[in-house]
Amino acid sequence: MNDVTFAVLGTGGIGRRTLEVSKHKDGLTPVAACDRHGVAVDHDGLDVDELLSATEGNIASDGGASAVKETGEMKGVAASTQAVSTDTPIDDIIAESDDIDAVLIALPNFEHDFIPRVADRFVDAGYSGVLVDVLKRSRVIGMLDERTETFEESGITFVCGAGATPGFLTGAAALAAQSFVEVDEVEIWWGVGLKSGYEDNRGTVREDIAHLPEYDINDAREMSDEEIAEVIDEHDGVIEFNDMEHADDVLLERAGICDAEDVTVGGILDVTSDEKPTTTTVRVTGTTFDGERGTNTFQLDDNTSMEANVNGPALGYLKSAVRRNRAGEYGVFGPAELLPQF
Ligand SMILES: NC(=O)c1ccc[n+]([C@@H]2O[C@H](COP(=O)([O-])OP(=O)(O)OC[C@H]3O[C@@H](n4cnc5c(N)ncnc54)[C@H](O)[C@@H]3O)[C@@H](O)[C@H]2O)c1
Repeated sequence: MNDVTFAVLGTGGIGRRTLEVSKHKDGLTPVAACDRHGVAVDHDGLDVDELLSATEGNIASDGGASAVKETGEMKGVAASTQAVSTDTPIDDIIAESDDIDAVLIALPNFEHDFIPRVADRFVDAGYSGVLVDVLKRSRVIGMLDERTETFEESGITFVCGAGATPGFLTGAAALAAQSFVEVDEVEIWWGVGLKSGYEDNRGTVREDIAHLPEYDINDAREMSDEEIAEVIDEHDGVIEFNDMEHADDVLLERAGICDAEDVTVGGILDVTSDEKPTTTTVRVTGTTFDGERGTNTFQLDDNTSMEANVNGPALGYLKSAVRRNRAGEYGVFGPAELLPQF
């Protein structure tokens, strides 16, 4: 495959690591990156090391007012010598998008339709290329599906839910399901230890709180940093999530693997330790063609970080999507559709 140029929308806890991981993937050249306040574009390739060191401890994150780590004169990406301050960061990247093969969207999801609306802006500007997101919520997939025809007409290949879960683990479930002719149940159970990484990932932690039964995304968006800290303290820094609205369910259903209602997602987040509180595991239970019932299990090593498990797969799916886009395949794809079919 020829070289792929790509942009990252949102250089918070995830997006900064996207840039870093891309240095280790063949043929990927980051040419644009933005956060809320700044944009960096260089069609010959961004200097990722400079950009990361300029933004170290200085992320324009959505983790709440005082969690926005903005030091010095310039905020976030704008602190890089390659960047400029802007009030219209996404539009600035869209203006350059004729020369960008793929866009990885690592923006927050405090409004369910935010990412679909960002996609609309690319469509309106006549973009034809790849869009990839790492969103979590099941309901957003439907909003993207509604845009399938528009994406097809525009020449856009959109891969949705391409982070860790959904994303990596959805793909693992799709592979594990191949032993079976009938899948009864998919159980996804994740563990994240986020002590030293907590500052960088406040945005994700805030969004996760919206998955607790007592809260929703409006609460998570409006809560003060102190209120978020109180929730974490109430759980002694270790929060267990059950029956999460994670799009693994609808993504496995749209790939024909099982019904969405047969998929459960839960996990444990520990902000007091870098050790994972539990091993991330995918269990797929089904029946083989010759009548045997079994459970295939996929586990992540406890030493692999959340950032590694989001960004490696997200960039891997991005490369698969570019291949499809160049072959003229457009529309909306979930991670399971980029793997062996059921
Ligand atoms: N699928 C998964 O496995 C998985 C795992 C972790 C995180 N995520 C998702 O990744 C997303 C990013 O998480 P994070 O921890 O990096 O969040 P974050 O708050 O640290 O970063 C968000 C970034 O987006 C930028 N941003 C926000 N609004 C913007 C706008 N209007 N224009 C331009 N830039 C804007 C912010 O400045 C920041 O750089 C979240 O939605 C989270 O749910 C998914």
